[in-house]
Amino acid sequence: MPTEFDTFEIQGPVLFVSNRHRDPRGIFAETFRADEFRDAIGDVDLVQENQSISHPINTVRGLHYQAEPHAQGKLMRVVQGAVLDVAVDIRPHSPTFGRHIKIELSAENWYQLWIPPGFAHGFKTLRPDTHVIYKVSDYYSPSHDHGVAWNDPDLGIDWELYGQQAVLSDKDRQQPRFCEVTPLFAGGAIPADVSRQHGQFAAR
Ligand SMILES: Cc1cn([C@H]2C[C@H](O)[C@@H](COP(=O)(O)OP(=O)(O)O[C@H]3O[C@H](C)C(=O)[C@H](O)[C@H]3O)O2)c(=O)[nH]c1=O
Repeated sequence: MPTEFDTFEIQGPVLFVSNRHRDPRGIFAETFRADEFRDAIGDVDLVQENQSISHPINTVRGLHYQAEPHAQGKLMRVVQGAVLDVAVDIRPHSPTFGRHIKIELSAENWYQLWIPPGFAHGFKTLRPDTHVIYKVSDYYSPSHDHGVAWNDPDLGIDWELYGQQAVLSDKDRQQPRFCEVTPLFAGGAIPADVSRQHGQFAAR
């Protein structure tokens, strides 16, 4: 498990760096230990692990979050290739509401990024055939799975595309603007009872 960790100016996310043991065969690292994770993050159970493989460079997945009561914390790492990982603070009462962190996670740097519940998350691949593996603190719940437009100008995220096209899912091409969903956050935790009609959010 990582032996060092660092925090960001936005309270919540934590960067872990695995302690690597090198020898002529290669590298060994403990990439996760529940005791060290608990010491750094607190009493959080990681109940599901996901893997996504993105073939094209400039694949953008996000920005996604699960609504309460199934909001997910995510422990992200890249085992092949590299991503620009982005987490947007959508905690209604946070002083950094709407602001984001951005960091490169790669098979080379062995970084792991903990993103607590209350963030919309996404990444852009920096290499072809990038493999991302991540543990989450609640199970996938399709009815609580929501998104925000990755390129919403109000969020001001520089995805460093330099004029190239992002490769997106149909779902991510039509995510709502941040301003469309923020009124739903204003009342506190992200409501679970929103439904998306034609790309718009309307409380049921
Ligand atoms: C997230 C998830 C998805 N699925 C199914 C649903 C679809 O049939 C298929 C692809 O799902 P989606 O297009 O939502 O996958 P991504 O675009 O990679 O979304 C994920 O990537 C961004 C970066 C995130 O932060 C979230 O973890 C997650 O939303 O996998 C599951 O069966 N279980 C799951 O936990």
